[in-house]
Amino acid sequence: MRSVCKYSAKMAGKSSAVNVNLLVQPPCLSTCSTSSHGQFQKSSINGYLNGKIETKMNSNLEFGDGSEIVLVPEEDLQLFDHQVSGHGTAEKGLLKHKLGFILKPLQNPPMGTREKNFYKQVFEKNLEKPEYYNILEKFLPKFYGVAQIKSKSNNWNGNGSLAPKYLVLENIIQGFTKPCINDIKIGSQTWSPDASEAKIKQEKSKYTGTKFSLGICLTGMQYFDVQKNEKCKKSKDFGKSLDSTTVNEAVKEFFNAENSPLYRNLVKVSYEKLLEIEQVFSIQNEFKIYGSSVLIAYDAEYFLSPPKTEISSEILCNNIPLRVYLIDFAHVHPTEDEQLDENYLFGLRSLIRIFKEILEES
Ligand SMILES: O=P(O)(O)O[C@@H]1[C@@H](OP(=O)(O)O)[C@H](OP(=O)(O)O)[C@H](O)[C@H](OP(=O)(O)O)[C@H]1OP(=O)(O)O
Ligand SMILES: Nc1ncnc2c1ncn2[C@@H]1O[C@H](COP(=O)(O)OP(=O)(O)O)[C@@H](O)[C@H]1O
Repeated sequence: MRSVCKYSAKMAGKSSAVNVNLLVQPPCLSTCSTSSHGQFQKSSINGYLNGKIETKMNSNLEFGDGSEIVLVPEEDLQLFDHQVSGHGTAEKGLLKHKLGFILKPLQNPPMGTREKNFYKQVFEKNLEKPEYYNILEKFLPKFYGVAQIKSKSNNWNGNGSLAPKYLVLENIIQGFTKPCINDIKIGSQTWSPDASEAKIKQEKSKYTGTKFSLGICLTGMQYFDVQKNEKCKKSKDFGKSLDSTTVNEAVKEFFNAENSPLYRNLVKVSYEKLLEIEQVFSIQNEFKIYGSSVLIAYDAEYFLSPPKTEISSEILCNNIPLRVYLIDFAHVHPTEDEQLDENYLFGLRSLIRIFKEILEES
């Protein structure tokens, strides 16, 4: 029997207050899963690395329907210190809930509404949905609804609607001890069709070495250099300095290619996951997605406790501590011309080609 943990909170006071009661099973911390009594217990789903690295995230999570608001006490939150790109990377960026959820600030309409609606659409339980939603669901962080922070400083009892809202998402790097993260924005057009001239001009002026020739932008990455045993962070400026002659090396650097031949396993599995994502975009003509990223994350612990024996490709794919996810849906629009999302496909296929080229190097 699947257990569901009830995370509920009530807004104090006023009749206008929203009572919330979201049914979720919290994402597990480290290597645990819930037992049938809802208690955390040690999990048996670790990979082959002596049970040290969590390679899979909990797959049987429940989530709300996205229409409710969870009130989260401020003391349950801390800054999420593995945000490599995006808005407000300092104190206004992503937060991490003590149970493992990520809280991403909901942008003002229309961006925030578009992003929330896209998550709802993908995770909506609707039997009529096309098959490719099954793949999409696998590649998006799970969506648990919207949260507001209950704090002493916000005017909570007076007017809760003024408190900033957050999307509650699955943490893509959950369980990783040395998280390496690469945010790769997909598509030459990174702006919405209704963007202002100024926004278009500004977007066109950034990442010019890769955005137009390849349809990708490396907007930020962090990794552990396993030789030096130190964390390296690359800013947007690094991504902006790249072009088609240097971008492959940047990807290899992220995977510690100079330091260990094992990097090829990470590249291979990433490549296979990207091909799976491509299947969706070579079929779907429902929406067009601008300025969204592929987030590639792995645990550098992998290099420190490598597999002891040669393993099959399938076992490797299922057990390697590597995750490929799609994030950032502030610029998703319904397709009006019934055509494929060629802008997205162009960038995605360039990325796939880069991984293939790296794999084909001797
Ligand atoms: O420059 P801004 O103020 O337009 O900020 C950009 C954001 O635009 P917005 O503020 O939402 O209109 C922009 O957000 P959108 O993707 O347009 O939602 C990006 O965050 C962009 O960063 P990068 O291109 O990924 O490096 C942000 O660009 P950077 O200036 O941080 O490079
Ligand atoms: N679900 C998630 N789990 C872990 N990290 C995330 C998640 N979503 C976003 N991030 C981190 O936050 C960064 C910015 O996220 P993004 O959705 O692109 O925000 P923005 O809309 O501000 O551009 C990403 O580069 C990544 O480092």
